[in-house]
Amino acid sequence: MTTSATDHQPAPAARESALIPVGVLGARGRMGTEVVKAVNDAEDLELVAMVDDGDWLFNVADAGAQVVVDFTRPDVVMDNIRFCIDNNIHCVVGTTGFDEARLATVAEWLEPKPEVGVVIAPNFGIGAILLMRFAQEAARFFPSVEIVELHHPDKVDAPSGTAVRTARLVASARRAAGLPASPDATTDSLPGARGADVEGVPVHAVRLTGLVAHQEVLLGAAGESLTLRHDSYDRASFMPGVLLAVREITRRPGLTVGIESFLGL
Ligand SMILES: NC(=O)C1=CN([C@@H]2O[C@H](COP(=O)(O)OP(=O)(O)OC[C@H]3O[C@@H](n4cnc5c(N)ncnc54)[C@H](OP(=O)(O)O)[C@@H]3O)[C@@H](O)[C@H]2O)C=CC1
Ligand SMILES: O=C(O)C1=N[C@H](C(=O)O)C[C@H](O)C1
Repeated sequence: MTTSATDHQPAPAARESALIPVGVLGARGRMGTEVVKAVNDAEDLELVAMVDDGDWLFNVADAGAQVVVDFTRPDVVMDNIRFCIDNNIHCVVGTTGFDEARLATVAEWLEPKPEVGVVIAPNFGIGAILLMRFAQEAARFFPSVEIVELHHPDKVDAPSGTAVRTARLVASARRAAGLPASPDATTDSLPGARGADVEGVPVHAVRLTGLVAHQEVLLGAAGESLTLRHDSYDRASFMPGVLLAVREITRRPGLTVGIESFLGL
């Protein structure tokens, strides 16, 4: 096909050098503030809109955002994603609170928009992603497994999205290996003492001043245990993953869960 001057297509060189216009939702929050800094520092990205609670969501569309990064709250994130999809804006979502039903809803919204990409990742930290992968690998070798997640006390959801995803991945690996339930003789306990049950994996949530985001997966077998631990000491730890997702999502239409595939995992 030939092109003419009236096609309004940028020349290939211009297209390659164009900055990706990015909007940030939750821009005044703990993660949003860090994302704003990271986008401003990235040479190939341009921050075009910052939206927080009470701001006009249409700002991101009016500003021409090609990608929106959402670090808001589980109770508002679905409306934000719907808005972005309707306005043909790709979404990088770090906000937690996604179960299978929510993921299915987002996939349904994307059906009439085959060019739009949404990535929903419970954790953008490379170490945390590797921990999930290692836990999944180790799961079939150990009869017992429990997860402990530890976070700052301002976190509104428990257990963390990362812990829930880790538990599901571990549970799936155990099922595939034909493992029975972890042994547990408890018949008498205070409510909550054995943690939340996520597909048979106990998940314990600690909230402690001074912490940021931490997780341990404890695996036990006769006479030995394996402890996998990851620590995010600073929210800067999430930024390489967030920036990778912003760059990748422009060429990854549809719904992606987790950034493992962007990392070649
Ligand atoms: N995937 C990952 O790697 C990570 C995910 N997270 C997740 O990200 C989310 C945010 O965490 P964090 O930054 O610590 O939380 P914060 O509470 O610090 O930030 C959320 C921000 O979003 C604002 N907000 C609320 N409603 C809206 C709305 N409708 N539109 C735009 N902004 C809104 C909040 O305002 P107000 O305070 O007034 O409500 C607040 O400023 C959580 O779900 C958390 O679990 C966190 C770290 C890493
Ligand atoms: O709220 C947080 O801080 C975090 N939330 C995410 C989660 O719930 O897994 C990711 C990380 O643990 C930090």
